[in-house]
Amino acid sequence: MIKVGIVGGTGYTGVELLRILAVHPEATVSCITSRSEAGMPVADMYPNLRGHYDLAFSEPDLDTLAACDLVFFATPHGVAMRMMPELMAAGARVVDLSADFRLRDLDVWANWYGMAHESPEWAAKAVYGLPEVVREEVRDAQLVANPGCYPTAVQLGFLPLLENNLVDPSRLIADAKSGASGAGRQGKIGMLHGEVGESFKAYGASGHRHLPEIRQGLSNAAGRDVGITFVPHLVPMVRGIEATLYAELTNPEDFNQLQSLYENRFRDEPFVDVMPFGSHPETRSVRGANHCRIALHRQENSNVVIVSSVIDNLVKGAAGQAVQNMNIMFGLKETLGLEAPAMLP
Ligand SMILES: NC(=O)C1=CN([C@@H]2O[C@H](COP(=O)(O)OP(=O)(O)OC[C@H]3O[C@@H](n4cnc5c(N)ncnc54)[C@H](OP(=O)(O)O)[C@@H]3O)[C@@H](O)[C@H]2O)C=CC1
Ligand SMILES: CC(=O)N[C@@H](CCC(=O)OP(=O)(O)O)C(=O)O
Repeated sequence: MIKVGIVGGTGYTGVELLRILAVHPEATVSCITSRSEAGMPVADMYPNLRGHYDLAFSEPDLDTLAACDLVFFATPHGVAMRMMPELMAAGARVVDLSADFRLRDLDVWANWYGMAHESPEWAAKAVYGLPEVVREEVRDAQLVANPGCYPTAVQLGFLPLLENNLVDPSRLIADAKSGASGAGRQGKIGMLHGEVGESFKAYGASGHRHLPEIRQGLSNAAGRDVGITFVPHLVPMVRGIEATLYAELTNPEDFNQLQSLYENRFRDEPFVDVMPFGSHPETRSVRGANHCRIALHRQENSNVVIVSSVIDNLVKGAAGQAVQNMNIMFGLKETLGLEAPAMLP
């Protein structure tokens, strides 16, 4: 049994980790932290977990966390990087759901996150854990930076085009929409039902912190710098991300092989489903599941490939992908605890 610790257990990604791990056959949660709810039984706060956990939230304690086989950080940016040097020195293995270790260039990181990085040594050693790209590196990693939600949907959708050098890499577009759970559980006026319901807006159009993360991943895939316009939107639903992606084919004849290219690229990927050409994947088809569904489109007389990519931001975009990474790190079957299909409706 893998002994798991979770730092930041009262947030949406923390409780999603608890939900997934409650039925994981090879992992048991031995410690879950919250400073504001220390002493409160987990099942009192989250009745969906009654009967699954006897644990109570506790204050974060380095020795207790270091005694775990794996620690998930489900904390806001800036928390994991401060605890990492000591935790790593104690030999712990970590999957960090925050953005602390996602970017290679720490000046870029400091610009977007508004603070200096406090653990450059571990930022250099962390593996950016998108399993569909770096599965082998994740296996031996001590520290995995779990990808962001939008970056997961966007990278999986674009990967085959860029890896095969089929599109103009300087003019990519990602038009992405997220449900409100993407903003976490802290009270913010902009996230009240009265503000989000019956409304739909773009935000961060002049720059969003996921832009450098997406650019980094896609540039690695293309083998050169890419140019991308990324605009996120907030939609009146709780879970889910849909990313509509646009790229111009260098050779229009390549259209004929795109569907089989995508199918072959993801054939052995348990969590990426390439739907028939012209399908419109729905966020509800991945709700609660660790899947990314992708479909390709072409409009008449156009060289533009349109890719629609959907994930659940809390699962493949966060806690599910984190458990997928844990499975890989511990040599378990990658799908363990993650087999459940989506909830419909
Ligand atoms: N929501 C989403 O869809 C996604 C979120 N993420 C990332 O995952 C991380 C967690 O997100 P989410 O669950 O939404 O966040 P929430 O804001 O909902 O929860 C944050 C958790 O962290 C704890 N926490 C806050 N500050 C500290 C601190 N200084 N030390 C220790 N614990 C702290 C909080 O508990 P307490 O204050 O009581 O200690 C709480 O349990 C974030 O970095 C987020 O960007 C990644 C992908 C998707
Ligand atoms: C709807 C909403 O607000 N979404 C969040 C992104 C989700 C998130 O938490 O970002 P990470 O994946 O980097 O952790 C945002 O735009 O900041």
